[in-house]
Amino acid sequence: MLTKPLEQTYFIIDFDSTFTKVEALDVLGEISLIGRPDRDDVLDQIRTITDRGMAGELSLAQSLEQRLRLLNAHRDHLPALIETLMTKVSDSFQRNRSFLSEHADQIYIVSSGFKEFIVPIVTALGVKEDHVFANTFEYDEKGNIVGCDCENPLATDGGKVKLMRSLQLDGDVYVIGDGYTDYEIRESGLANRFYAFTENVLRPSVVEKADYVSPSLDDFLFDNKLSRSHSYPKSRIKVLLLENVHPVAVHLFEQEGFSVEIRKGALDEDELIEAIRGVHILGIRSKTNVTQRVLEHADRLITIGAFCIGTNQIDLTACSERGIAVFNAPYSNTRSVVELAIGEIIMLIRNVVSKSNKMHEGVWDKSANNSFEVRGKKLGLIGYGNIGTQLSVVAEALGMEVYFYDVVDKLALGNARKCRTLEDLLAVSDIVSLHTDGRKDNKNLIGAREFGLMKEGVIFLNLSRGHIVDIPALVEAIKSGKVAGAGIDVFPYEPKTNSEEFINELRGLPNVILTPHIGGSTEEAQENIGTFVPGKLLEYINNGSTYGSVNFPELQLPLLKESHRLLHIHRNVPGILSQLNQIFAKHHINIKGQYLKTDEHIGYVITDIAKEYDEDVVAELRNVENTIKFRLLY
Ligand SMILES: NC(=O)c1ccc[n+]([C@@H]2O[C@H](COP(=O)([O-])OP(=O)(O)OC[C@H]3O[C@@H](n4cnc5c(N)ncnc54)[C@H](O)[C@@H]3O)[C@@H](O)[C@H]2O)c1
Ligand SMILES: O=C(O)CC[C@@H](O)C(=O)O
Repeated sequence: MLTKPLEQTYFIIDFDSTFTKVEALDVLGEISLIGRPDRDDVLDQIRTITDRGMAGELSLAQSLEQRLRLLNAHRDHLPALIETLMTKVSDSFQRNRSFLSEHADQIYIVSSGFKEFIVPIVTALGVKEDHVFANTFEYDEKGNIVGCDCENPLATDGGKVKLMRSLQLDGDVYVIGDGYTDYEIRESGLANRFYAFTENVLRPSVVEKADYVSPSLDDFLFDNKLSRSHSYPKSRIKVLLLENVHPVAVHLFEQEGFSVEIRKGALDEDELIEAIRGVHILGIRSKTNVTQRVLEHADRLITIGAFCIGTNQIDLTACSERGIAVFNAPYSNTRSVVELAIGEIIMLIRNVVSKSNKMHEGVWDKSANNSFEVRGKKLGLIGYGNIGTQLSVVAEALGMEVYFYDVVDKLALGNARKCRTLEDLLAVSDIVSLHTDGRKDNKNLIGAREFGLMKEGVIFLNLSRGHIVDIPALVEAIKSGKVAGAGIDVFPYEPKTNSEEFINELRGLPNVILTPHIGGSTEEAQENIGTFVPGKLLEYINNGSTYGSVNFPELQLPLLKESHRLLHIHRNVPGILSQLNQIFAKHHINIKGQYLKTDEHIGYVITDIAKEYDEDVVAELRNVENTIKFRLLY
């Protein structure tokens, strides 16, 4: 928080690696040394000198003089330098250009860089030209850069301190920069606070001296309650990704500026309770159970991404009650499951697994006994959703007759035939493949009775969820010969990590393909999921859209433009919308757009309002009875 009124507070901002992402003289070297065979070596030398200067190991005069000599630059290189620097303005400065222009009277750029390139960049973002204090180049008669104006205090050691002394600013002075010379202003007593700016570079020796660390300008503005583009600094949004989620997801969150923690395996309940504190976004796959107890400790959780299809591992009702929106990837891995199912059906009906195992033992068993084509065989699909329907189409293309049973009345694709009951399907199928969702009611959907109703020598596949099949009953059916071959990818208990042993009664049985829940584990599917789920989570975090959520009323919202967006999640009881609108009316707030969607349990109201608003409104909205969660987007 500011300690003096805003008009009496001055912001002293460094240029290189703070206002811009780069050191300008390094970039100038990349331009001026083009064509030189030793370019990379010289650039390395320049960077080393820059770093040593920044860390306080070299005097400024030494650092400037050594770098300018190595640069071999010319006046004609400057337009290209400015053009490049224009694209290298730090992201958080770009985002908060309105802060720079609105408070131009209080903002000063103090740099030991050069005005020739600093002025065009910073004035383009609203800083006043006469508030830029920096060096100027000296040229020879041919326009070569040969040095700098030595009379300028900023070309000398302790130059920033001398310059600040001459400015005689009357008020509080906050310095934002990444280098030791920025800290020196604070050390000299000419600044009240030094903020080490670490968005582009983190120098431990500087951070150690800082009063505060600002990972971005958003953080600085947030901490001082100043006008800003984001309601909450992105670097403070914590993402926890479990179960080896694809690296593309990590990259997408990091690119957004979030702090990401990754863990390879799943966590058990107690471990997750420990890890979930302070986390805003949780990413899991099928093996992490997000229970009511876990959610009770999730003090900051806004949203959960299931980087898979199934969401049965998440207590969705408890999530809704806490205003936590859950998203999954309903389509990204469906094709991979279908391809594995088709492959397994062919392998099993040809008895390939047993034959292959024997070959490894040296047994040559060439015979056609119990080997069949899939063409003309009856494939029975239990569950005709995204996977069931795709499998239906591909299986028909191989000449199979497809039958399906679903609890919901589904349209048959191609020539597939709908069965009225599960029993009808079991009686007719040569191959039974399970593709229902993992709802609790489906526990042991297939047990001894159902195996009893299947044809002798049936092929059985489960690539859906482990608890849907009674494993002892399946073992018995395999041993008795009722099931001639089985492909099982999912199990009631699955190891949490690759180092845990897989223990199951199905091990060692003949003509059984066991796979470690990899139906959806292809490079393509995982990359698709790794892109799709963060897309949904970011839309929700940044824009409030819930389209595709599995537990929230779905709303696809327009982009936020020139407004603030208020997101109000409440228990679905009568009268909430009217209470919210009464608060807006009381404070004369101009509503630019409003959206409401409810489901059985919760209501979700989005209100876009004009940027100027009375802060009391937020407190009043939060206090409306039955409010579950409230967020404000800038
Ligand atoms: N092995 C893997 O790696 C892997 C990969 C992706 C999906 N899955 C699992 O595959 C299953 C199917 O996925 P999907 O995307 O097709 O799901 P989906 O939700 O699109 O389809 C499931 C279908 O099952 C039906 N259903 C539910 N209970 C039923 C019952 N008792 N009897 C008959 N029909 C029933 C539903 O009405 C729905 O049509 C899910 O359990 C999913 O978690 C596994
Ligand atoms: O990758 C996983 O852990 C689960 C894959 C699959 O079962 C799903 O639900 O999409």
